Amino acid sequence: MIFAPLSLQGAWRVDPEPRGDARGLFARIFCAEEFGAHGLVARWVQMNVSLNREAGTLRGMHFQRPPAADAKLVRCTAGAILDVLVDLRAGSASFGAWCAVELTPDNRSAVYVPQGVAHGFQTLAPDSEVTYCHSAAYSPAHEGGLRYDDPAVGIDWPLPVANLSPRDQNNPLLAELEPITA
Ligand SMILES: Cc1cn([C@H]2C[C@H](O)[C@@H](COP(=O)(O)OP(=O)(O)O[C@H]3O[C@@H](C)C(=O)[C@@H](O)[C@H]3O)O2)c(=O)[nH]c1=O
Repeated sequence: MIFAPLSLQGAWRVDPEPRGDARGLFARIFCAEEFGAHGLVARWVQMNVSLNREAGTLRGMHFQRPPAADAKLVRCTAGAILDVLVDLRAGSASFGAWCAVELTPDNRSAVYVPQGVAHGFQTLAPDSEVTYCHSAAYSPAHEGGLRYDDPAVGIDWPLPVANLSPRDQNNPLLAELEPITA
């Protein structure tokens, strides 16, 4: 696998190194030893999938607070998404900054989201399916959200925003959030 650091410290793009043959290809998409060697969480306790019918659908920006803070490993298994991260870690040099990676079934890339970083995505095609692993169990008591359109963050969403959940319409702004401490 190829690990490429993203602009937010501790966030990575993880690409497979496919081996092709007459049947198609084979590639490793997770390896506890390689993730551990890069200092990444290598133990997943939950795996989720979401299907999004329309292009432009936006889910985010979501995170969990300690002691349920979770790292995520995100892949797009149908359609296409722009996967987006916002740094919410107290004292981080990139606090409040965002970065994004386009994920598709064809590029087979994954995004590693570290603890303390909010995550969301917008679908770029209809019927986009997102599959992701979590390092901590879902804990509604520790869930947090950040407004997808906070001007102080300035995420450049590529399509008109569609299908926001009621929760995501009402998430707080960065200035209203308590930064996340480990
Ligand atoms: C995330 C989650 C939700 N749920 C429930 C709560 C609710 O009734 C229903 C849908 O939940 P939500 O509206 O929060 O789903 P969604 O907006 O897709 O939330 C997800 O968004 C992306 C961007 C992430 O990063 C994920 O961690 C997660 O927060 O499923 C679970 O039972 N387990 C879970 O792990």
